[in-house]
Amino acid sequence: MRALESAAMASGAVTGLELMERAGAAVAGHIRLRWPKAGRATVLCGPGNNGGDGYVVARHLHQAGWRVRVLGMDNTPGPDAAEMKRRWAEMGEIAPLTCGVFRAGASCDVYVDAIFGTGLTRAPQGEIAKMLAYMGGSGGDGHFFRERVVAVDCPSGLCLDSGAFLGAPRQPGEFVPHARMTVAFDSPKPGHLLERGPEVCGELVVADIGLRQWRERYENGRAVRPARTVAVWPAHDVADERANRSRLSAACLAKHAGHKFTHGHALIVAGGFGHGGAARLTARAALRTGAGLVTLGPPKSALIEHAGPPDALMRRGVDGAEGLATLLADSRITAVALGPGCGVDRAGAMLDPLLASKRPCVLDADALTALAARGLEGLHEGCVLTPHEGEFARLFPDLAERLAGPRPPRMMIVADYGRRGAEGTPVDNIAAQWQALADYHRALADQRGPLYSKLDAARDAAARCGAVVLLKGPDTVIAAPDGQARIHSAYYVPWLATAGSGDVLAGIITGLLARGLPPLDAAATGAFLHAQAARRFGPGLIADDLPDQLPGVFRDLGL
Ligand SMILES: NC(=O)C1=CN([C@@H]2O[C@H](COP(=O)(O)OP(=O)(O)OC[C@H]3O[C@@H](n4cnc5c(N)ncnc54)[C@H](OP(=O)(O)O)[C@@H]3O)[C@@H](O)[C@H]2O)[C@@H](O)CC1
Ligand SMILES: [K+]
Repeated sequence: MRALESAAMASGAVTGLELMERAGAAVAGHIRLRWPKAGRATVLCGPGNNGGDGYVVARHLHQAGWRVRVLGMDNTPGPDAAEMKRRWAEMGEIAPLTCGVFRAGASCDVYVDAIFGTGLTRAPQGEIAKMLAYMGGSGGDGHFFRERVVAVDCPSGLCLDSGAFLGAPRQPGEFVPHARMTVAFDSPKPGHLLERGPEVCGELVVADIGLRQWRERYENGRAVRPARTVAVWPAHDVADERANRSRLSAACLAKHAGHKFTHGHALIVAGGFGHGGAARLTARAALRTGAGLVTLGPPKSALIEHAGPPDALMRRGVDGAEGLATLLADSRITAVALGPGCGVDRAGAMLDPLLASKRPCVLDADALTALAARGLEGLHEGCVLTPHEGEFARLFPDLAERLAGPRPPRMMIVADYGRRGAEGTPVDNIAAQWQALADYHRALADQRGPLYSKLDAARDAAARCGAVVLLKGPDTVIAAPDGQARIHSAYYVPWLATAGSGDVLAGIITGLLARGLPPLDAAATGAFLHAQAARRFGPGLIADDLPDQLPGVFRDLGL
């Protein structure tokens, strides 16, 4: 974002002051759209340019007839924010930005949070921290504020690189501000989509402040993009159905010509008798994704389990590593899924022949558990690993640890009144426990931004193992070994979290790989199609419903 702003300003086409005016005007405009009747607003302005936007919002609301109260800081902001502050000061007062002053004010229709935006460097402290916690519900009024807070760029304290709050535990529970609406500028940032971002931002509005032509220049030239923001654009891509449509139509157009082998042959390795359901879901999804042929490969002894529909599915017994190696000698098999319902031992035995074949493949579920035990050797650029959080922690324990941040100590207070004070008694234990708790809180308070993010973790994992890593969750991150990454947010499709949903995702990606999509595109487009299928079905979804939604999803995309 900073690089875009600098490029725009260096071109002479726009000044920082104009960008700030557009940003503040956009926020005020969105407030007036949702609260058409002029009411009462409190605007909280921080020390930097986010605060500068706040002074612009105050001015615009005042001019529209709102009764506006501004709380600001007694500091010398940068020139643009200083000018906006001066312009506001000609219209109204600026009260000190403290929790006491904030609480003393009359209740308002809207509270504009313009304290910190992208420039947050450390955990909020003192009065500001108290005020943010109060807005987050520490005073018992959390719901009141959730309905009324409008955040400028983000709720203050949110790290826009990671979606975590600086100074708060990474899991929900602490009092952090939640907005009803967040107005971001130009593009969503990773922190709007990751971790707590979607939960605390409320409705996310991305306002156009006239930077598009500079963004587009960056989109096609990876080399000139600053490394830490690379993910933003592909993330935006994935959120953008048009981008997916063009990618998919390229793949699907091939359907107009050729025979079934032109569209690839996917092999889904299945597990022993009684465990075939997961692999059948995977196979069905690969078929619906348009792979020309799909073969399900259980051990011969379990073939009978798969006698039912779909009839389009081929079955072939695959016994052990040799069985797989023999089958993969057929070069017409263009992609393989290993893991769903496979059993850890069987998946472990299959890993070597599969990786040696260099076939594009999806490694999921039991294959990931086997991989964690075996080691990452032999993975290649055609592999897509699809771990959930727990599997990721088994594969990359150090990255998962870093992502989790400071962990609260386990507290176990032992009351032993009889021996209290004697050496080595639980009294020492209590003191040590309190010390551990104090250390934990200090570690949180000392946090510096940007925090290590899910995006960083997926990228580091992909670079380390040399394969595409799709780290599942409501915020799915897909990263390739060369650093390209995409974010797919399915926060608004909570019913996707259901048994077997991951098996279907593995099948969709395998189908796309079989059809020849590069692994990163197959994984990212797969995540998108998976969520679209769930969105189309709605609540009440079970994994079996997902593959049958795919034709409708393709139709909706105009394919
Ligand atoms: N650039 C543009 O063209 C446009 C930018 N726009 C807007 O600018 C925003 C970014 O502005 P920004 O870079 O000034 O950062 P911002 O979020 O206001 O905060 C930084 C200030 O807070 C301070 N600070 C940090 N942490 C702190 C803490 N814990 N406790 C206390 N202080 C702390 C930090 O000081 P320092 O770290 O140097 O001590 C610095 O003074 C962006 O989100 C968008 O709203 C729009 O107008 C569109 C055009
Ligand atoms: K803010």
